[in-house]
Amino acid sequence: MHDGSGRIVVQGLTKQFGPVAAVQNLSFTVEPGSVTGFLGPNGAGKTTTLRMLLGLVTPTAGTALINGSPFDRLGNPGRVVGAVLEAQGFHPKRTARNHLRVYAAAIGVPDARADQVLQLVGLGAAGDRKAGEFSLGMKQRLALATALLGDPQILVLDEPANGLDPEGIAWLRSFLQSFARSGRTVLISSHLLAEVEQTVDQVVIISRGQTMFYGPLDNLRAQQQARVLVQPSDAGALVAALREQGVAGIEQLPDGRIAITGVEVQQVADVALKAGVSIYGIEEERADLERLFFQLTSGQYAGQDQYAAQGQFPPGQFPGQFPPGQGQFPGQQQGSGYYAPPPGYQQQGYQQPGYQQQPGYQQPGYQQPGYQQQQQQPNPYAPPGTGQQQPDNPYGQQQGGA
Ligand SMILES: Nc1ncnc2c1ncn2[C@@H]1O[C@H](COP(=O)(O)OP(=O)(O)OP(=O)(O)O)[C@@H](O)[C@H]1O
Repeated sequence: MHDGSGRIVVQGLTKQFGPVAAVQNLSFTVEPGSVTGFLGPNGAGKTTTLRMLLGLVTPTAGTALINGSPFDRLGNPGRVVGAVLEAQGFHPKRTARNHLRVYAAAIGVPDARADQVLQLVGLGAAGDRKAGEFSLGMKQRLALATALLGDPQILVLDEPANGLDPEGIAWLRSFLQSFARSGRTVLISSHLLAEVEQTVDQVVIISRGQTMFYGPLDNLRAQQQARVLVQPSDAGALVAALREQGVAGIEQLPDGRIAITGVEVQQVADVALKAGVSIYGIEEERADLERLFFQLTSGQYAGQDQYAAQGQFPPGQFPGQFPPGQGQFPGQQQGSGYYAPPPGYQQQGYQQPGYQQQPGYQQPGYQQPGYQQQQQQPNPYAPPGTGQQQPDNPYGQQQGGA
């Protein structure tokens, strides 16, 4: 049986598929009352981890526990954890309501629950429509409705925003936050930080099956180091003068400017003035969260040697559990009180090749093919006359807003 805590505890989780190390020594805890984002680029090992959590894949090593138990020892798991790994697999000819009734019977909940969960996910008016006619976003909602049938304490959703239009994403955000605020647990995966940034409280960022950061999103935000970008008349002289003052973290940019971290604009200007160096331009630049996320995960497709050479984290250095409430990077000294950016963050600069081209970064999930089509049709699940979808939300008051 389980302890009813609503906690997910992953400890030393590892999965090897032949030569592929899909997940390597992953450890994190998801607490009730929060939404945790499980983030990483394609192929990072997110789905494999969730599949191990849900008893669909056997770990090579380590444990993944829900309420203190492996999934297969939860008793009636549908009543404890609602999960969506893929918004597929609906019988195309079956109506949404009948689909839900089949699953309701399987986990022992009354038929009437089907209509309740349809309302919850904003599909109240689409219960008689066949699932095969649903758009991608509607399928996501139907999959979520299925996960909610057992009124679970924990939700585990793999890429739930995939296929949702902006309104749908805003609704999902509100729904998941309300669900969590009611004391329940939410774990959602995404390959785009921007897509879930406003939804999650805590993040687990993985790359190549390894933890790169684990902790509150606010702690990750606090890692965003500002740099001063300066265009001097004599770069060499300014760099020498800065070094004399003990300033480290100096980088020459390809455009001729110098980037300096850990200093104020005024400090750089004063040093330049003293050294007799003219300044043609100076500004403070703050790295955004998405760039930091990209920095953390950009080793994904590098070869092993190159990866290590870039000062990223070689396998096995992740120290395991972090103290509650503290976000840390693997390899970081605990208790130092100083949360440094990961090795390589400053040195690699902001000019990562491929950064601009990162697929989907600028318009995460908003250009799904199904979205355009759906816009041309009347909204099948809006209350009459409003044109707006207002599903019931029993978990809180935050409806439909963003
Ligand atoms: N059944 C399997 N057999 C062999 N390799 C697998 C299997 N499942 C996953 N992998 C490999 O494990 C690695 C992690 O895959 P996984 O699907 O867990 O990543 P992901 O982070 O969910 O990616 P995406 O965002 O693209 O869904 C990949 O290299 C993948 O090819």
